[in-house]
Amino acid sequence: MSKKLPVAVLGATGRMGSEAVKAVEAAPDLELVAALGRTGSLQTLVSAGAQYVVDLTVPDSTEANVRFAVEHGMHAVVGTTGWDAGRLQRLEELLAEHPETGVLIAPNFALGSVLASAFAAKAAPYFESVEIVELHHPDKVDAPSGTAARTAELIAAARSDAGTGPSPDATTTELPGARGADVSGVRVHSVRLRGLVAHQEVLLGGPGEQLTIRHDSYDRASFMPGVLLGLREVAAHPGLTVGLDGYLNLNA
Ligand SMILES: NC(=O)C1=CN([C@@H]2O[C@H](COP(=O)(O)OP(=O)(O)OC[C@H]3O[C@@H](n4cnc5c(N)ncnc54)[C@H](O)[C@@H]3O)[C@@H](O)[C@H]2O)C=CC1
Ligand SMILES: O=C(O)C1=N[C@H](C(=O)O)C[C@H](O)C1
Repeated sequence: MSKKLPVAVLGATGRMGSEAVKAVEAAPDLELVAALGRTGSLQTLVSAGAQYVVDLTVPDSTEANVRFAVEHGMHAVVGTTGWDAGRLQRLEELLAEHPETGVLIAPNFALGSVLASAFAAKAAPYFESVEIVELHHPDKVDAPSGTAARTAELIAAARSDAGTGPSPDATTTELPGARGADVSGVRVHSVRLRGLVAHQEVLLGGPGEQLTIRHDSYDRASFMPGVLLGLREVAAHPGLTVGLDGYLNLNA
């Protein structure tokens, strides 16, 4: 059997990180060499011989974590949110100095979610109106979700390419926030509710009809096949990949 891939998990005591630790430990081709919580030193990654890093931490720390990994020649699979255009630009510049290193920024590791976002982008040019409702557990620190932001961007790009106009909206009087956040021209509404894990609906409306594309993660186990796929693929994709769809052949 070929050598196991040496993997470190950052955010290892968190909701996602603890699942990822179990998934890596259970994978026959991966070896967990480090599992760091908030207080662990990143130097541990070097001394442990990690060549692959999974980042499941917080928006405030993810950029520094990934920068450390890339500067030390480690591939990174990143599920943490907060990767805005400025951060992605800085990461691309860093990766240009490390052309053999791969980084996957995956707003959502669940295969069903990746497919739902792709289906929504495919459908979006055919409908007058489109809005997104994302629903999550109330311990989530960011809104809107990274998945919703990414879905909105894919939808906006598809509508722009097709020459579709903006969604109609006659609102002139609004309590701030009532119409949600504007992400690239797409309205995104965030619900935080005890009992939920991670859910999203894309609502597409045309004269006399509605198409709803909904995805539900009921358990964080739903994200683990994507984390493992990311680890197995990231070295074969040097540079920056945004979205697990970059490793899937969705147009076949
Ligand atoms: N891409 C995907 O499929 C998914 C992404 N997420 C994202 O992953 C991130 C983590 O989510 P949860 O696990 O629910 O949050 P969480 O709050 O349960 O876990 C975050 C963990 O990171 C730790 N931490 C904070 N700073 C750190 C640092 N500098 N180094 C190492 N660890 C540090 C915290 O102590 C905490 O244990 C969020 O941004 C969330 O949106 C969550 C679920 C799925
Ligand atoms: O915080 C979460 O839980 C999740 N975060 C990611 C996001 O913001 O899209 C992925 C998933 O929705 C769960």
